[in-house]
Amino acid sequence: MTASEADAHKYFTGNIGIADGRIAFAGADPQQAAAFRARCGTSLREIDGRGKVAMPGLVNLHNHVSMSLMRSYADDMPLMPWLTEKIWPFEAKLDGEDIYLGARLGIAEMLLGGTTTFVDMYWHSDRVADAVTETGIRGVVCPTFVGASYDAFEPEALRMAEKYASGGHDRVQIMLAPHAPYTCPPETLKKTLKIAEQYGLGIQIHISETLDEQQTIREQYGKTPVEHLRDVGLFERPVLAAHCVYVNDSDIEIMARYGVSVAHNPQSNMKLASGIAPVVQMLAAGVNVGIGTDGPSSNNDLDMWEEMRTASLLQKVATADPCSLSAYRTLQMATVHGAKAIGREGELGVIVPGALADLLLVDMERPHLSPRNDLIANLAYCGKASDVDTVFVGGEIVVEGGRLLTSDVRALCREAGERVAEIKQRG
Ligand SMILES: CSC[C@H]1O[C@@H](n2cnc3c(O)ncnc32)[C@H](O)[C@@H]1O
Ligand SMILES: [Zn+2]
Repeated sequence: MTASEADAHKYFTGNIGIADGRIAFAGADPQQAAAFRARCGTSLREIDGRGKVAMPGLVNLHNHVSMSLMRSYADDMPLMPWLTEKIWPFEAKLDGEDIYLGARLGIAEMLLGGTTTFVDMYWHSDRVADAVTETGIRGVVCPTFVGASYDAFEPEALRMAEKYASGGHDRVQIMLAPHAPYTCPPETLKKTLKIAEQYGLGIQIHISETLDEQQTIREQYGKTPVEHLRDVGLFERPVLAAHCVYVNDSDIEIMARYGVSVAHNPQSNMKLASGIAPVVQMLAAGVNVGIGTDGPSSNNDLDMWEEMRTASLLQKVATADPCSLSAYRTLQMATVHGAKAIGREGELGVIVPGALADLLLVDMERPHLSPRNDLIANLAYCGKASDVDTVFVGGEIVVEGGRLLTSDVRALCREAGERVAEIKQRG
């Protein structure tokens, strides 16, 4: 047994009991399990993990899920031309119903692949929240704005905070999402902060994604994006920063000091040729770094297994060190670190008594997962979305035998194809 496999037994076990949406026991011996059975009666669900491995649900830490409608719509371009020439003109034609459909499609893809929580940033966040509620996934939904759209954002943010920040919607969590320092002037960031303080909300924002952004912010404010946002006061709230590709040692020190979490999106950064984030340095400095896919138009899928493997391999190449970003650390980033970034440490991303029962059963009886010399390495380096057999969110089964129980996937695919054809005809 390798060191990583020994550690992994804290998190991965086939012997799990669920009661009231939470883990009742994990890895209990037969006597303990019998005691729980007697105490919980029929409300106890026991998982038969024979031939499978249970692991915590994956946390996709940065997404624009409704951009599933723009999958393979604009490719092989750098970020700014991609946004301004292709994506923003297409998005200008979308209404709430389109965004709801795109969200249901993207969520279907995520659930089937074992993502149980995702953090989103998109227009019509109320419709994304509806899709979360109906499909059974857990979502951090973020009212958002770019520049002048702040005026529409404020009432939406207040409405969403009133509805979802006061409890009673256990699978929908709210954060506020100014798009980026290059699209959101300081006055609007400060107003966003006030709302975040009023409702106790975190903030999600793109930071330092490209070299262009670095230069733009340097010209405008004479600072790095991280310094600029610190000076605006943004880091007084819990912040989830997407990307952080161009951060220097001092930026990293600032992020660590203020407890800024980072969503690392390696495939999107590679596809847009944005660059390679210094993940190893950020982790070494104590920055909490999780993993996201970014939107399905810059990735072009929502597969966290691919993202984990890419994250690990890319850091090995970037640092010329095969020891950097081990299999175990990579799995932690996609689970534990993601949970911490959204303020749910200990509750999500782990299989321990008392945690929410968001977990997967992975079918290990597959050629590419055999033999099991190292379970953790098999999961991080060989696992695929299609290996996910069963998915629980809050103790409810949403995927069983590789089939999504909460949506008609074929109908969803058909509807998305038809809708996109119709959107393209719109003036
Ligand atoms: C204000 S809603 C979100 C906004 O972000 C755009 N977007 C998608 N991917 C990226 C990215 O990698 N960097 C910056 N902005 C991105 C999306 O199209 C929406 O307009
Ligand atoms: Zn993004």
